[in-house]
Amino acid sequence: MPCFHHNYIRLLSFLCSDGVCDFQIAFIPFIVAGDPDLATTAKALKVLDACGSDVIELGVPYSDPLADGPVIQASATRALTKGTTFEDVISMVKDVVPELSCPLALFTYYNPILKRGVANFMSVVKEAGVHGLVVPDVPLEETDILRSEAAKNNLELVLLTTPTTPTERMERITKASEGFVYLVSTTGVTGTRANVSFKVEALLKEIKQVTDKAVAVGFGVSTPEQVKQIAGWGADGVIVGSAMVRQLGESGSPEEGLKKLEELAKSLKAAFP
Ligand SMILES: O=P(O)(O)OC[C@@H](O)[C@@H](O)c1c[nH]c2ccccc12
Repeated sequence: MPCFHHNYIRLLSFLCSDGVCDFQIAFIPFIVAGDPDLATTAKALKVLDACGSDVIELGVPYSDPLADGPVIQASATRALTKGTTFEDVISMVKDVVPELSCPLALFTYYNPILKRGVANFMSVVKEAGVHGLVVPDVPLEETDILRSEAAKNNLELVLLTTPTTPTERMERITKASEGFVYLVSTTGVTGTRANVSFKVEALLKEIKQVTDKAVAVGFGVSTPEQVKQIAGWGADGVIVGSAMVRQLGESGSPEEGLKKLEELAKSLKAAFP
């Protein structure tokens, strides 16, 4: 059964074929770097790791986050207002990665990569101890350079498929995706939703017919009940973003934010089989 593994192996090797897995379904929280500030982000990464995260997705704040709903947009804006730069994020990551037991996937829009040059970006990110990358705004056809430069640095590029992705394209995405396949549960932007679309069950079946890579479901997940439901549908991982970001970034103080983040992470983790 596919599963994620520890950070001394690269992200793809999460799919442990040796059967030595210490859990079945991966808990993958997402937070935005620099909200409320980078020192708190470093603490939050440690909190999430201690709460049993299997991978942490760390977002680089960006001014034009077109796939994001209001919670993550506001979080990125707070981080940018604080003056958080890509370089600051990387140096924080470099410091904190040695203290984490779970791998880190960096989430970024394509523009900051292009700006730095793909090859340079990849080596900087690898240097910092990052294991994988999620870049939501690059169509499959344009991932060639990204994928080859990522591969040179042993970084795994996670690709996304959505409910409106045609089957043939979805197959190509699963072939090219590394680490895991990100199944976006719904059309539209990120943000918590009252219900997870029932279509996810059928989508998971469809994807699993063409790949044995791990499939993680994200978008709209915020409650233990939703985690259980998605796990019951056969997902290999569940990604929770906006709900985490809200706890951490919309609290009265960094300390309170960290406490609320921990409470949510614990309650979600407990819902995993
Ligand atoms: O916030 P949500 O609805 O829980 O969704 C996951 C998510 O936050 C994270 O994976 C993500 C944040 N921004 C994105 C943009 C595109 C795809 C994925 C993302």
